[in-house]
Amino acid sequence: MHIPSQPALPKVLAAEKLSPDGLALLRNGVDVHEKKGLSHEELLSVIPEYEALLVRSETKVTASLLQAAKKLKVVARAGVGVDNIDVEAATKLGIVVVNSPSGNIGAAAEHTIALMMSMARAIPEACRSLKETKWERSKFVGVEVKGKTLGIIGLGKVGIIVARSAKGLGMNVVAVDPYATTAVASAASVTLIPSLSEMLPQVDFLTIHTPLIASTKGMISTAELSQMKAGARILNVARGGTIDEVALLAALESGHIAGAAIDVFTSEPPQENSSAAKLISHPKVVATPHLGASTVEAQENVSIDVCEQVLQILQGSLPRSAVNAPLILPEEYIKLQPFVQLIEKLGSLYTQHYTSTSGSLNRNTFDLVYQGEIAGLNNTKPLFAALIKGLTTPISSSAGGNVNIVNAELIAKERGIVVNERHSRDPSSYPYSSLVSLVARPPSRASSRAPGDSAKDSSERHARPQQQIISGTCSGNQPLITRLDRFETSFVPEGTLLICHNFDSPGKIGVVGSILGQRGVNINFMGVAPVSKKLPEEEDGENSSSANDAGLQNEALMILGIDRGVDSDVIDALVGEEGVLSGTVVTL
Ligand SMILES: NC(=O)c1ccc[n+]([C@@H]2O[C@H](COP(=O)([O-])OP(=O)(O)OC[C@H]3O[C@@H](n4cnc5c(N)ncnc54)[C@H](O)[C@@H]3O)[C@@H](O)[C@H]2O)c1
Ligand SMILES: O=C(O)[C@H](O)COP(=O)(O)O
Repeated sequence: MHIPSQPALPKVLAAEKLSPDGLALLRNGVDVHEKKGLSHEELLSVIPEYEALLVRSETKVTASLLQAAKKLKVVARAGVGVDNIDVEAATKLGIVVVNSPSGNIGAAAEHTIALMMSMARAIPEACRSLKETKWERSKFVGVEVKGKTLGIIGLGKVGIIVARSAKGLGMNVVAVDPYATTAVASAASVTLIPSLSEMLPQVDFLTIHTPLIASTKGMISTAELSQMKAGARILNVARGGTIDEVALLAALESGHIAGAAIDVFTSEPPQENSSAAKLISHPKVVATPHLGASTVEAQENVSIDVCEQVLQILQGSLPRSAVNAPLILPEEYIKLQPFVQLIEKLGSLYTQHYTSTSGSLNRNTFDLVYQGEIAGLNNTKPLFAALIKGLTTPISSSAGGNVNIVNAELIAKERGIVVNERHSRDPSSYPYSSLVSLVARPPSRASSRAPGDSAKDSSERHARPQQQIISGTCSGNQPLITRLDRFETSFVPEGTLLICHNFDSPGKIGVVGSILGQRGVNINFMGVAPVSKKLPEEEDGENSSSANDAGLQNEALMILGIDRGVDSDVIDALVGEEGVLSGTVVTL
């Protein structure tokens, strides 16, 4: 007995330690491989087989790793910071990067408070001394935090929790964050200070909660440390590199800064003799090995958060926290989904019907016109991406297959495709509630002429460019093409279609049917499309041709669903018949 083989499950590589709660979700339908501690070379060799990569902060997801990945759809960061991922390279390759923006913020804030208290009361040193069987009570006299001023740089998700906790400990809290609002700050009883140089002299404790970006790299260095009160203390549970480690070492040595509590370093794990290693071994420093997010609860949160998103992406939906994709709400996406399919078909039909197999589009400037209800949509990014995917897939094995909401704009730019999206609320979509039209603009006369090619004859100069337009709608969730070129039609864009342009005279159907029959091609369905009474772009004038034009009245399209692709000799045979003007085969 022949047992049909099961389709292979998508493979996910968990390259770091992730809580099993999320991985269990994935195991339902995905082949999960847990391989921790792989070297970069080992990662390079295994990555081509994976559709998703799960990491924390240790794995360096470089451009070369992403390029080596042949099937990768998503890199999921089980945490907040994505500075270990080359997001730009991922975007270019159409790989979605997701993270868990708030799964570990409580843990990071609690760790900050724990470090602050440990530093204030010298708890790690006292503990070590005691374990060495010493009883050194007078050596470990600490300071209280109550009544002291805490300065926060970065009043974001972690910063605000730290602020509230510090208020609970009786501290005065001030903060610098150029993007925070006074409403958010005052709700947490925090005073926003306009600049760092105004805040630094006021604080007894300083804590950093910004990402590591150009404006925050080395933002606390010698000059800033010297503006702080003598005896102030400093914390970093955000990112190594926001504090200049060499400058901090010097300030600790001089005694100007009384102590530091550091969870994150410029090199992790710190290289021998590096500034990070020197800080860690300094007696005035309380240090932890990037443990801010290391609680059972936070690890469960981030693991579940990103694993759910990986599943969503592998199932073709949009994730909730994509770092490099425009945000779109799930309910909005459900509404858009049929139109995403329709517009991809419009693009693919356009390229196959109008463009030769030259590998490029004959026209590259398009109007994408939304009419009726669909015109009310604000976020049409997925529709734009679907169009670029549809237009490019038939002419490029590499580009089209990878086009998605993440890289569509980039790919359009690279291929010189310009799309003007137009929303029209007029009732001209009637009888459809929503109508989408793809109109290719003819090249401008100047640009269509080759350099030095000035001697066009007058008939060519006055020839009107051919109308290139395809319209469609969704009936329920089913895409439907309602217009192709000058012809009014109604067919489902699916399977292999033969599109014949002919004079609308008796006998044409029989002729086409018998030529296909002779070659063993079965016809699944057939429809005749007459010339339309009104064309959506007529008002533009320039590229319009109307049904009133003499000679067009008796032309029609014949659209046949066939059970296989046909060679060019079949098209030649059809066009050789009287009254058949042209034929194209498209696969949708
Ligand atoms: N140690 C850990 O394990 C751990 C855990 C979680 C988060 N983190 C890190 O903590 C940091 C904060 O995380 P978050 O979730 O609160 O991020 P967030 O994006 O919510 O907040 C960052 C804040 O920094 C502010 N900011 C940006 N540039 C600034 C500047 N030049 N000066 C002042 N403020 C500036 C932003 O306006 C924002 O409010 C990140 O670097 C994150 O990676 C570390
Ligand atoms: O950015 C983060 O989420 C934290 O730095 C935590 O990193 P981790 O997941 O490697 O602990």
